[in-house]
Amino acid sequence: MGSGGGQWIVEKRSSFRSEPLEVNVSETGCLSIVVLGASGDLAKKKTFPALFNLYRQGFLQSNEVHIFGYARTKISDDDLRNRIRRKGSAKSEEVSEFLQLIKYVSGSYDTEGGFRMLDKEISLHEEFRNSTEGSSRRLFYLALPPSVYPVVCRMIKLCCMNKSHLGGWTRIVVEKPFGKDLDSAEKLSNQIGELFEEPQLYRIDHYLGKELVQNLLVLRFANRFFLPLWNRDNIDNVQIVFREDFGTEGRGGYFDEYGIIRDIIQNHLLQVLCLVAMEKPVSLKPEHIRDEKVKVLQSVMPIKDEEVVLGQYNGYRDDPTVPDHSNTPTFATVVLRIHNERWEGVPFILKAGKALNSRKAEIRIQFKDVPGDIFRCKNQGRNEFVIRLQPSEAMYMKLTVKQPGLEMSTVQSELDLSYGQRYQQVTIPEAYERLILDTIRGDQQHFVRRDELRHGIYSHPFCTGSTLAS
Ligand SMILES: NC(=O)C1=CN([C@@H]2O[C@H](COP(=O)(O)OP(=O)(O)OC[C@H]3O[C@@H](n4cnc5c(N)ncnc54)[C@H](OP(=O)(O)O)[C@@H]3O)[C@@H](O)[C@H]2O)C=CC1
Ligand SMILES: O=C1O[C@H](COP(=O)(O)O)[C@@H](O)[C@H](O)[C@H]1O
Repeated sequence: MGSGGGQWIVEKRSSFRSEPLEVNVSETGCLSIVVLGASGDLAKKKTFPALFNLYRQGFLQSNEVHIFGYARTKISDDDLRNRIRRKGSAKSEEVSEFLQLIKYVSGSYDTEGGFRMLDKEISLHEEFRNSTEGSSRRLFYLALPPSVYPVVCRMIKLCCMNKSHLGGWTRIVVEKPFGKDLDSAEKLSNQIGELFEEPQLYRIDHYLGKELVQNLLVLRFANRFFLPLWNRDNIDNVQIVFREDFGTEGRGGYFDEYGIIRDIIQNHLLQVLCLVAMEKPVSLKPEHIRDEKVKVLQSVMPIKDEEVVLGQYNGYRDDPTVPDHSNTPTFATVVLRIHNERWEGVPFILKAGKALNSRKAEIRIQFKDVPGDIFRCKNQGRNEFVIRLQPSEAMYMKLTVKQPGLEMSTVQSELDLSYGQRYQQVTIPEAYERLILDTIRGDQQHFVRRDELRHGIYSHPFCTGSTLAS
């Protein structure tokens, strides 16, 4: 209930899934998904497999969806299908049916010809589906280097917008990196923002689609026992760690320009930090959640040089796409400090590295020592709550217990919730699968808002301190 003009009015409480932000949006009807940069690495490894998984689970219906690949490379529909086809467990009829939904259009990114052709193909599909009865939905996924985003967005706006006024929509998905520093990010945001409204833009950060990242708000705000502990009185430090056991793998050209801080820390790890540190949002509406994330980012202090460690793995410069004298870091540790009532004095240690000895992403919440240590068990280790994002999703709590037996001695043990054991029948969806579904449903909760991006870059040396001292 709320009061309006002296009168009480009754408002319906919002449902768990947030309402779409655009007006008159359609959730059904003809859907065209366009993957721009269809010949590339991301499209092959992530975008098309995610679309396939959505298809086989029934989220994309063959009687309403059509998928278009667009790029400059001159290949046929079948060439693209063969690139995408992967040997695996999926039933081959399902794969073949899915591949038949894909059409390839070749064209440049900066001239109208290719986009007019693309529009013609999409319109043909819409007419075939008789979409005027309902609406037509056009989703453009930019699996492209950010340098071409502005021109591609201009071409989409000029040539390929949804033409139905009956509740259809046009949405744009853009991949990170959203610029290189504050100026370039703002410039990019302005260029795209002049063409599309914020509710049409989906800045994807695939870490926001990972199961245990999505679980963070539930864990924190639906469990009584975390509420009183989650603060500077009890937590000593928070570590958010990303390790990969492989190097640049053919992406050296891209990576060398950006480095590990821009590739991983400024986006994936910073997003995780926001979810760990934010206050409880008013509701689960995307705007409420993103408002709280922005407040965290605004409270982050400028990073001190002495709290940054950079490194480069041996052999990085052997990659033929990496310049011989590159001083781009492939490893970084950065300490962030949040200047607010909850977190003053608690270091948030963000670590990321490529070509390390294992692949892991986890959040470690380390608690303070128990005051008055009557068991003299301090040396055995602190209480720690670990959320392992990958591989093998798990949460476990390290705690001190009595060593079973006649003696009164203590030992560290674990309360363990390993998803592989606990949820044996459940297949955890891929991050991209979930996020693409959100874009179709119009749910921006797990996407980066423009001001989040700005505050995530502003005043941090993510832009300047990103090369090793030569
Ligand atoms: N690959 C990955 O694992 C991840 C990628 N990303 C992001 O996704 C986006 C796409 O990445 P990825 O697929 O690896 O990139 P690619 O380098 O594979 O590029 C994708 C396609 O874009 C076209 N292209 C490449 N370079 C240029 C250029 N300079 N100008 C115009 N077109 C170009 C090429 O298609 P054609 O020549 O046929 O037109 C290419 O096939 C990037 O923003 C990247 O940062 C994000 C997370 C992970
Ligand atoms: O965005 C990126 O992420 C991948 C790591 O993703 P993950 O889901 O496998 O953890 C990283 O390899 C790549 O360099 C980076 O651009």
